[in-house]
Amino acid sequence: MKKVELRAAYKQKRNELTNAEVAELDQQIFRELCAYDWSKITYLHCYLAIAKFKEYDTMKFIHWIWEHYPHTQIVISKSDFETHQLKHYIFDQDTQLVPNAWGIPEPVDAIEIDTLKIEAVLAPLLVVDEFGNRIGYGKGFYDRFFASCNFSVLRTGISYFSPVALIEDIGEWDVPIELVFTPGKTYCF
Ligand SMILES: Nc1nc2c(c(=O)[nH]1)N(C=O)[C@@H](CNc1ccc(C(=O)N[C@@H](CCC(=O)O)C(=O)O)cc1)CN2
Ligand SMILES: Nc1ncnc2c1ncn2[C@@H]1O[C@H](COP(=O)(O)OP(=O)(O)OP(=O)(O)O)[C@@H](O)[C@H]1O
Repeated sequence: MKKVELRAAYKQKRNELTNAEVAELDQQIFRELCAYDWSKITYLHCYLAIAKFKEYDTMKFIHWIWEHYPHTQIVISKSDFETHQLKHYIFDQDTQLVPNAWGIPEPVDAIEIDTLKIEAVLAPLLVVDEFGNRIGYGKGFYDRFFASCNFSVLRTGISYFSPVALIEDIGEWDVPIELVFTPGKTYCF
């Protein structure tokens, strides 16, 4: 299938999940995230969920990282919807968050950090294919972000759904992810 069809289908699938299903799937994803060995990562970039889109909420996992990997710094972003670029900031227990116009929580008065310092990224996505190609909301924020990262960055993502066989219309700008955490299973591409 093509990106537009998959984007529409998986937005709908996610919207149709009941609160009870989301609660169960969230627990399973959390278990997968906690089973991964993050010990070598000092700067871990995490998205913060857009609640109205029913994205997996990373906040419980971020608190878990603060507790279990105290040397790890969580990095979050502010989005520029004119250039479709992200700027990155340290997120700690004192950081104040305010939702932007698209409902994405963003830091206030945080310390900006260089993209090249980021060692691992946990990206939002709707679905991936069996090659790790991801579908997001179609503005290319994460493709631009990955293109500007250190070559050794670990690209991961979270999805409520198993990978589809193939996204037919991959662009030359698309940067695949290496790992996806899904309920009950972590896929490595
Ligand atoms: N939590 C989170 N942060 C993220 C992303 C994401 O997918 N999730 N992005 C990943 O790249 C970027 C933001 N991308 C976005 C792209 C479009 C819309 C949006 O609201 N689009 C339409 C409505 C679409 C719909 O209703 O389904 C709009 O502009 O009205 C929001 C965020 C950067 N930060
Ligand atoms: N590195 C880049 N430089 C310039 N333009 C880019 C780059 N990466 C992506 N784009 C543009 O952004 C758009 C991204 O479309 P695509 O459908 O791949 O987005 P997506 O991966 O679903 O979105 P997101 O990354 O925001 O979740 C394309 O039109 C593409 O031309």
